[in-house]
Amino acid sequence: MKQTIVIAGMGLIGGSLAKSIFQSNQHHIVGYDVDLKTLEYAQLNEMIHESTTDFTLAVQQADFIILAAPISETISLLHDLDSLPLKKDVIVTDVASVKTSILETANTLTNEHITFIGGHPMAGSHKKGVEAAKEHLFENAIYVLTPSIRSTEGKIASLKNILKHTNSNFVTLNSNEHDEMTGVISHFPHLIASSLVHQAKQWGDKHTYLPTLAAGGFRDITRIASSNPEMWQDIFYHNKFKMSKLLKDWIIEMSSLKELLDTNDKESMITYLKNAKVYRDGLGEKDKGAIPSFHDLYVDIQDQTGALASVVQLLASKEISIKNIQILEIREGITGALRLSFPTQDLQIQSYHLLQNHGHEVMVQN
Ligand SMILES: NC(=O)C1=CN([C@@H]2O[C@H](COP(=O)(O)OP(=O)(O)OC[C@H]3O[C@@H](n4cnc5c(N)ncnc54)[C@H](O)[C@@H]3O)[C@@H](O)[C@H]2O)C=CC1
Ligand SMILES: O=C(O)C(=O)Cc1ccc(O)cc1
Repeated sequence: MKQTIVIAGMGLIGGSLAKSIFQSNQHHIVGYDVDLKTLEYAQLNEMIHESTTDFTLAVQQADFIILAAPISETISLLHDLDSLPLKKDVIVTDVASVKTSILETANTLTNEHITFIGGHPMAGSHKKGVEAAKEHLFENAIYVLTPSIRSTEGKIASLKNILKHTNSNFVTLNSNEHDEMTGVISHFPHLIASSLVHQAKQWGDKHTYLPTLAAGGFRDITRIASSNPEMWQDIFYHNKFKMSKLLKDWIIEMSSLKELLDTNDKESMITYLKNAKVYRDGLGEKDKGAIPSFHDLYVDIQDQTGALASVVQLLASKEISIKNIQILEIREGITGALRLSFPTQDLQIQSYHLLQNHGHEVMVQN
């Protein structure tokens, strides 16, 4: 018999998980949401087998429950679950971007039927809602698992067996290290991106032509400021202590940068920029630590019909599999770049020569 998975919160993340699990045809998926239109959309688009707005009813038949609501709502749902008369054992997971407050709640649950294992798929979008859900959203992404005091190896393996349909790469962390790292590489950059946009907006009052000048660099660094404000407020709130510490350190660093500028300290400024470049360039270098790696190539392309297709076709003709493709920046008539990620260094090198021999400008990361 198929196992039943209840997904509570059928928005961008819940919907994307539903799509990737649904296509495996191995599980029965029940969608739960407070928004009826969301459930209608999910059912109409074959993302779930059943839908309900009754949480108590939904969870009675569940083998797995994936809580994919906003963080504060996820905590309420965990409390609700604890007091429900569950009839069988259930593995409960979540997708929240901050883990400490979730794990603190999960570790206080007393309902013996519940085993909680925290989860965080590290991929997303600036969009929200079920309409933005994508089957392949988590492919090749890191999927962090944060076990609770009740988690066992066996239960973690069962959960991975459900989540394997996302084709993501699992990494296990404790909630504190998760929140510290995501604070640095996801949450805090978001705050800074929004502040840069505010700065530009203020200067835009003086120079009305300023938005037209906003070039690739500004667009790259502020892209994430276009994301869902309610979600990011919730993330900042739940990770506020780590965010506040990062902001304190940042202010100190900005003061020393101001000093470098004001004193015309050329050598120190070059060293500062160089050190940042070396670390940033090395971020593509993988096979270090727990995070699985890919091997990247950058290919210059013109913004013309077929440029992307010709690169992909060339690689496909040699049966070279690409793990990921990202279009970095294209403006009309100007060269843009494709980032191609390969699963092995051999394929990366083979592709490098193939593309170069066919006249493409190719660059290897670092
Ligand atoms: N958006 C992103 O890029 C990522 C988000 N996350 C996490 O995923 C979670 C969901 O985010 P999104 O899917 O982006 O948001 P979303 O706004 O697209 O979807 C949230 C869904 O939850 C529903 N909902 C709200 N309260 C509910 C409740 N009490 N019970 C049931 N459903 C409820 C909403 O109606 C909506 O359909 C958040 O906890 C977020 O931290 C994790 C990784 C990436
Ligand atoms: O900030 C980012 O890196 C994103 O672009 C998408 C994202 C948003 C929230 C998450 O919890 C994980 C990934």
